[in-house]
Formats: sequence, C-alpha cells, structure tokens
Amino acid sequence: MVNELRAVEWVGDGLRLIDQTVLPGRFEHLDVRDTGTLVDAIRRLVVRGAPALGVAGAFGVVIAMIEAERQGWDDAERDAAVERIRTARPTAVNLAAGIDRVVPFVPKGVEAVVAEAQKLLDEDVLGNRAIGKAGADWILARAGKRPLRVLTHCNTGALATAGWGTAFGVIRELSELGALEVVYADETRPLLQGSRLTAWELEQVGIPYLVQADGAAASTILRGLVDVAIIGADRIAANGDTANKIGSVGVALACADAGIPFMVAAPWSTIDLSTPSGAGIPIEERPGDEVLAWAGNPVAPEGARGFNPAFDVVPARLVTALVTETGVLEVSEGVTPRD
Ligand SMILES: CSC[C@H]1O[C@H](OP(=O)(O)O)[C@H](O)[C@@H]1O
Repeated sequence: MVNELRAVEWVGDGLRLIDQTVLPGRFEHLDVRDTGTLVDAIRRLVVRGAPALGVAGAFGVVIAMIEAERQGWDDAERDAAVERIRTARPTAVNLAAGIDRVVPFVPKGVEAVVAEAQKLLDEDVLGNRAIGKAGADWILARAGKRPLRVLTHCNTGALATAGWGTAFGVIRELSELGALEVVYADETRPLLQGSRLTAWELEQVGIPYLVQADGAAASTILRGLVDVAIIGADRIAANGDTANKIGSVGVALACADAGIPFMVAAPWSTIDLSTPSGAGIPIEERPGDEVLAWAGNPVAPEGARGFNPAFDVVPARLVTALVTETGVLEVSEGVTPRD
C-alpha cells in the first residue's frame, strides 16, 4: 500500500489529501477545492512533512486560480490567498519553495501550473528513491556489522513526501537489502507522528520496529542499541544547521556522545542557501494545548500552560552526513551549492 501511497494528489479540480490526523485508526481523504480549507489542512497537519507541503503549496496555487475565477477575485485577492497558504506554517522551506516554483507559470493558465506542480511531485518521488539508495550505500559502506538497528524520529515516509519517503526511504532501502534488524521509532510528542504514522507505514511494508518514548531515545543510543540514527528535515541552512521535529537535537547529541552516525535525509528542495545558519530558521510555535494533552485527551491540570516549539535546530557539527538525491554531503563545513 505504501508503494503507491500518495499523501497529496491532484484529482482534476482539487487536491485529495490523506487525512493524517485520523491515522492509524481511520484511512480517510480530505478533498480540497478552496484555499481556506487548504490553509486549515496545513495548520492541522492533515497534510504535513516538508516535501508534501511543497507539493500541496504548488497545487494550492492552482486552487487559488480556480477559486479566483469562481469568486470573481482580482489578481491581488488571488495572490493574497496564495500568501495565506505560503504562511500557514513557517519552518518547512518547501512550502514557500513549492509555491515559488509554480507562480511564474500562472500567466500561462491553470493547466500550465498543474503541469509544473505535477513535475514537482514526480521529481520528489524519484528524488526520494535516490536518497534511499545513496543513504543506504553510505551507511553500509561504513557499518561494521549487518543487520543494522536504526533509530528515527517523527515521520518521513510516503505520508510526509510525494511518495516513498526521505529518512524512511533509506530505512526501506536497507530493509530491501536485508540489512535491517529493527527500527526504533520515537513516538514524537505531542502529535505522535512516530507512534501513529511511522509505525503505520512500517507495518505496511513489514519492517520490524519498536515504538519508544522520545525521552528513551538518548539512553537507547548510549546503551549501544542503535547503529545509526536517520532523520528528515524541514529546512537546512547554508552552513548545514538542520531544523527538524522537536527532539532531533537530543538524538544528535546522543549519537555524537555514542560515536554513531547521525544522518539527515532530505531533498535539495529542503536546503535553503539564503538562510546562512540555523539562527535564521523560523521555528513554528504551536498551541500549548497540544502539549497539555495526550492524543487530544487533556492530561495537565486546569490552568496549566504549554510550551510547544514544533522544531529544533541540529547544529551542523552534529550532522555526520546529509543525504540528498545527488548523494551524501559531509555538512560539518556547510552545504556546497550544487552546480
Ligand atoms: C520528510 S520531511 C518530514 C519532517 O516534517 C515533520 O514535521 P511535521 O510533521 O510537523 O510536518 C518532521 O519534522 C519530519 O522530519
């Protein structure tokens, strides 16, 4: 099922999104034909994950063009709707990049924008396969043993991308090579992308895994139970600093102390050379209530306040390798622009 899983799909007059807020209990789609519904879907993480947000943003421009026609908007009103999509979540650079990629095609009409957005989707799927292969090859070339025990954080699979997955794509490649013993999947509070989405995707592809509390990750690594950690990214600055789901820094620090590789898997569309370092990456602050509950059920006392940064920034010095669709970069010295 995951092989042809499409988190984001254009269905001729709108977007069809897998509703990730109801997985794994229910597999449902949300059909989107107006920008307001798309903005809400992005903010509620119906659609989520940097590359998937890029594709949703690109098709969001088409939705704005069709809605403008339907509502009699002028260009300024249409562009304001696109801007609301662009700013729906600030950290993943892919959302804005996906929009910026297709906007030049707007004067050529809806079909031209659809075609460019579909190209972006197709490129991401192919890119993720390349990331998977390059990442697995790099790991196996350095692994003193097989099969491997891998730790991952949040969800980077087909649900977070146009298909296949980034860090999850490396895991799938290792599994297909018979080189994977087990995946430790951090549950990834507060929205549980790990225990809900990564676990579901691992079930779909038959990869053995253990869900663990985020707070267990460091000791699991320091106890020698993990050979490599592989995570995704939402924005990578020019110096290699990497913004990813909150909790990633703790994993990176433990890997450094344990002397095991910490790999970031991401397409070039997640690299933002215009942002010099992690200090310049906007970190989304989400509602504190998400932290005060478990799976939506309040657990904290009345009057409690939550602190809920959705991402943290792993300093480049802690990133052993960044694998992209063009191969593996050693980023401790920054990201060298591709030619
Ligand atoms: C393949 S990018 C996935 C990336 O996005 C996730 O964030 P969110 O679930 O809030 O969209 C997380 O940072 C993942 O590593």
